Amino acid sequence: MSFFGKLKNRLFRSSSKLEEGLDAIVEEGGSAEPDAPSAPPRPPETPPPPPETPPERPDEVPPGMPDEAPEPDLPEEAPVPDDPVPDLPPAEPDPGPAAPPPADPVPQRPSESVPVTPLEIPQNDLPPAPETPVEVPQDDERGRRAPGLVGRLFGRGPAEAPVMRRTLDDAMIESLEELLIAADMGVDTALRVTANIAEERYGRRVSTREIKELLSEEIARIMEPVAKPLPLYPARPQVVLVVGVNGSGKTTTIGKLASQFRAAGKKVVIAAGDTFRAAAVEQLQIWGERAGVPVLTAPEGSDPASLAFDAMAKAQADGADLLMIDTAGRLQNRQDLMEELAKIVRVIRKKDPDAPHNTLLVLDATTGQNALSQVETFRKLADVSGLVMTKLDGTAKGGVLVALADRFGLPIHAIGVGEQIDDLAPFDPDEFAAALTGLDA
Ligand SMILES: Nc1nc2c(ncn2[C@@H]2O[C@H](COP(=O)(O)OP(=O)(O)OP(=O)(O)O)[C@@H](O)[C@H]2O)c(=O)[nH]1
Repeated sequence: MSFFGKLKNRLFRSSSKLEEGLDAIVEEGGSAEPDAPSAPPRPPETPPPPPETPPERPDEVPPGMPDEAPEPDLPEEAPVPDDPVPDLPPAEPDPGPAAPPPADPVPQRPSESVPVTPLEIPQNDLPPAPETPVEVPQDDERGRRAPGLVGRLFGRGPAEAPVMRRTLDDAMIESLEELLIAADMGVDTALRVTANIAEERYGRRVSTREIKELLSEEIARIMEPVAKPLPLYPARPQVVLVVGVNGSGKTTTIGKLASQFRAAGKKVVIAAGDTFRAAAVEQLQIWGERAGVPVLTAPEGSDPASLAFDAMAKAQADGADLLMIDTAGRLQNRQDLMEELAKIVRVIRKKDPDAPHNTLLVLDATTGQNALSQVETFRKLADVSGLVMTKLDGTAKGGVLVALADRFGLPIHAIGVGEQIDDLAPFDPDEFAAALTGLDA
């Protein structure tokens, strides 16, 4: 199955939620019409007013981070300071010559981009081309596949499904806003997207299919600028620091990326930097075996920075193309984590002043709006250069990716839609928008 097929199947919770919501909105105030082009635009009776009172923000970023089970091997938690400690990595890129300029966090010009080969769909996943022409089913006005022969025999032909259309008025705009907010798009993004859809169409009668297409276009437009593959640099090894809260999918993402890089002919080394959790190290070793990539470990409880230094030395000695460093995600003790990440960066810079070349923040889509506060927090802890969003297959909260793109503009390098080694793909805004809105690509 193609990756889009997988994405669409697996994003069903988000898309069906949006799809059903859109159907309901159009049906609620609309009426069935023969399948004809929508009525010509008529001038608005009143200009489209901005919403008088913006809807409440029920799903805005909740305070704090997700509850994480306290880890028994952790020391008593210290209070979390609001301000970073002085010796921490700056939120903004260093002004030094080796550091990336503020406008563009990329330290050097990438020599190539990852997903062209390593993250692309394997060709043998694609269905074989048909030898004889086949009848291609067309989508109906509601974005559903037209029935085949059997469907028509049972009287489910498109002619019998009248197209519902509804006038795009204030009430419909408000319902759309609420639907998008409920789909975790965030209040600001939902209001902007809806306003853009309503612009120039206010007062027109629109079908569900048209609304879906408009929504999909708007979402793709927001996502386009952030859809950037992981850049590759001439540096050897290119150091990729992977950060994120416990359970967000760091280990799995490292394993998937390592496997894809290796398949693309790159020599990869992994460092198991979460030395405080034996289980995390074991998981990474399993992924290393699957990917055929060496995993450097250190005794439980040892200094992650020292492991990172050793891993850097080994990767350099081995002529590795990539060194991927896993890190701990204990946000319960933010101060310790901050210092730990800062120390890792300090020591690897002794070997390469430009390292790390990428700092990937791995986010779990199922946390919904909480992902926004995780980005804010990790940007204070580390110089985050890009995002990977995991678990898009298990959530109705895929809309949060739109909010993230809209608010932070950080590159989204890849998305995870499953636990298998090939369930990671470059982020494609059009595919994502179509899958989210329930359209067929
Ligand atoms: N459904 C689904 N599950 C995923 C995806 N990515 C990771 N997971 C699962 O999420 C769980 C946590 O993933 P890990 O990779 O161990 O997360 P981590 O951030 O390394 O967690 P710690 O080791 O606790 O720091 C595992 O059960 C993974 O199989 C994904 O894209 N889809």
